[in-house]
Amino acid sequence: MTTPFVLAVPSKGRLQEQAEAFFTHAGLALAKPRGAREYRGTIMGLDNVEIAYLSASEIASQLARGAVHMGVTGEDLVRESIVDADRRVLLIDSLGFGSANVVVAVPQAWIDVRTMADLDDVTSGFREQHNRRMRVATKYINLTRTFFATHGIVDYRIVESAGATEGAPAVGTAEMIVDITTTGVTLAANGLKVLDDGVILRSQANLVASREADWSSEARETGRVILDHIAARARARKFREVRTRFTGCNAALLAEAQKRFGVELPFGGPTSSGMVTLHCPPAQLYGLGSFLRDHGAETVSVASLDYVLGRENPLFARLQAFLGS
Ligand SMILES: Nc1ncnc2c1ncn2[C@@H]1O[C@H](COP(=O)(O)OP(=O)(O)OP(=O)(O)O)[C@@H](O)[C@H]1O
Ligand SMILES: O=P(O)(O)OC[C@H]1O[C@H](OP(=O)(O)OP(=O)(O)O)[C@H](O)[C@@H]1O
Ligand SMILES: [Mg+2]
Repeated sequence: MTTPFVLAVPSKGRLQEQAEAFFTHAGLALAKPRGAREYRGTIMGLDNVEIAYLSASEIASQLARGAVHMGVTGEDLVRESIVDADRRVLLIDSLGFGSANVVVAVPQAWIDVRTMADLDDVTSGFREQHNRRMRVATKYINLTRTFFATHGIVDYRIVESAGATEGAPAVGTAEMIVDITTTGVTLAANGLKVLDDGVILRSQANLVASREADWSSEARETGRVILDHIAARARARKFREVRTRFTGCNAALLAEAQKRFGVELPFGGPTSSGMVTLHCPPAQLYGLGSFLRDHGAETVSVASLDYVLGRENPLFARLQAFLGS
C-alpha cells in the first residue's frame, strides 16, 4: 500500500469546531472510525487519506518537518514556530475564522507611551535608570524579536510566558507583553493597552501545505481532489445565482452588468429568448436585480450556491507552483 496523504486538523481549542465545519461544508466529511477520542481519522469517500488530530501548535511544527502534507492552523503559530516559513510551507488560503492579532501591549498608566518610537525612548531610559533591561512577557519570542528589531528597539529582554501572559505586568514579572488578542477584553481587564503601531500580525486560520512532505504523484492527486472540493465551496460562497428571462436581455446589457456589479456569466448567454444565469457577489444583488427590472425583467430569482466546480482550481495551481514539478 502507498503511504497515506496526511491532513492535520485541530483536535481541540479555538480552531477545532470551525475547522471541522470548514471541511464538512466543502463536502469532505471527516470520520473517526474508532470514536471521539481517537486521534486518527479518515475522510468519507476518499481512500488513502489519514486525518491527524493535533493541537494547532503541533500542526505548525509537523508541517515544518513534513510529517503531514496539509493542515489547518493559525498564521501566528506558523510565523512564530517555523524559521523561513515562506520557503518551507505554503499558506494556501486563509479560512475566515480563528482571527486574532498578535500585539505589543503596555500598562494603560504609561500615558506618554503610544507608539513603538515612544517605547524605544522609555526602554533606553529604563535601562539607564534601573541598570537592567525592560522585560517583555510572551510566548511569541521570534515574532517579538523580529518586530522589535525592525523598530530599532534593543534595550529589552524576553521573559518566556506559557499562559496568563496579560497578568505579568501586574505581578511584576515583566513590564509589558506581546500576546494575542481578539476582543481586547483580557487586555482591558489587566489594565493594558495596545500601542498604535503595535500590531505585529493579523492572524487567522489558514490551510497550509508542507514542502517537506512526501509529495508522491498519488499524494499530489489526493491534494488536488481535496483542494478541488475546497475551491468549489469557496467559489460558491463568493456568489449567488441569479436567473431571469426577458427580451431586452442582450450582450450589451450583460456587459454593463459585469462592469457595474462584478457579475460573472458561468454559462455564457443570454439565449435567444433572453434567458440567462448570472453569478453575482452577495453585496451587489439588490443593485443587479433593480438594474435587470429597470431594463425589462419581470422576475429575477436569486438562489445560494453549494458548490461551483470550475475547470480551473486556483488553490491547486498555487500548490503546484510552490512544490515545482
Ligand atoms: N482569542 C484567541 N486567543 C488565543 N488564540 C486564538 C484566539 N483566537 C484565535 N486564536 C488562534 O487559535 C490558535 C491557538 O489555538 P489553541 O490555543 O487552541 O491551540 P494551541 O496553542 O495549539 O493549544 P494549547 O495552547 O492548548 O497548547 C492560534 O492560531 C490563535 O491565533
Ligand atoms: O482579546 P480576548 O478576546 O480577551 O482574547 C485573548 C485571550 O484569549 C487567549 O487566552 P485563552 O483563553 O485561550 O487561554 P490560554 O492563555 O490558555 O491560551 C489569549 O491567550 C488571550 O489571553
Ligand atoms: Mg492556547
